[in-house]
Amino acid sequence: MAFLLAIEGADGAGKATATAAVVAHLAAQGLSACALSFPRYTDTVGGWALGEYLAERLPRAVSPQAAATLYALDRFESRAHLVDMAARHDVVVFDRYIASNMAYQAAQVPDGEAEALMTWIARLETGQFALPVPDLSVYLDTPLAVARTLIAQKRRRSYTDDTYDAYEADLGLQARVRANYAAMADAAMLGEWMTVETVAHAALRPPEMIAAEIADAVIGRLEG
Ligand SMILES: Nc1ncnc2c1ncn2[C@@H]1O[C@H](COP(=O)(O)OP(=O)(O)O)[C@@H](O)[C@H]1O
Ligand SMILES: Cc1cn([C@H]2C[C@H](O)[C@@H](COP(=O)(O)OP(=O)(O)O)O2)c(=O)[nH]c1=O
Repeated sequence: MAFLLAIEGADGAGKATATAAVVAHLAAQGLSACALSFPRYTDTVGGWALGEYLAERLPRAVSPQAAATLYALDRFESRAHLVDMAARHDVVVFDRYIASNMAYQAAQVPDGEAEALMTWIARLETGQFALPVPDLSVYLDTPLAVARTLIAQKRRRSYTDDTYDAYEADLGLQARVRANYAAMADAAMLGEWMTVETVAHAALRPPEMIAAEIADAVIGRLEG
């Protein structure tokens, strides 16, 4: 069974870029690594429904619990693929995983209900849906203003032509998501975390440098 690494963070934090760079860095160190990105918009029923939801094409309001269940369903439908990839590699790098669901859906309920919703999601995904807990989650900490600029540079998405999807357009949501990630990392929810700052001396760090910091942490744990 591979080491399971989850790259987490707000929209535009640089997760896809860091994921690809970590896979390349691990490969250069002789480890077989692969990436798995969630949601899988074009591979699962849950993923397709999520594209419709994020592009605001669903004809009904979607509660945080319903959204959480769709994201969890996308991973449940991907479970056999995930297990197969884990059997064939040393490291699987997730570009978003269960913690995304906890951070984003808990950001959409009143403060007093957030912790209970996080626990409910963790139990649904790791209990009922038997998805593995990651060995290490990385919180990519990117300031909101920088992340806005980076979102605008992203390639076109499969589900929308808009620059910002429904979640990205909501600045209050993005701020609460950041706070939730910081709290989850502090409390080691869903296993061990490390926080990686993507900006240093007022400039974005090169992806290779960010990836080296993350890959070294993985290699340290594999050797230790
Ligand atoms: N460290 C970095 N330095 C410069 N540009 C970056 C960096 N990380 C990401 N980017 C750019 O920012 C945009 C969004 O990055 P991406 O990895 O897709 O973010 P996310 O997956 O978190 O939404 C992309 O155009 C990417 O090339
Ligand atoms: C994977 C996942 C994503 N999300 C949210 C975070 C993002 O705002 C949104 C879309 O994810 P993402 O694929 O990261 O966005 P993009 O297609 O723009 O790269 O879904 C959850 O709420 N729960 C989850 O389990």
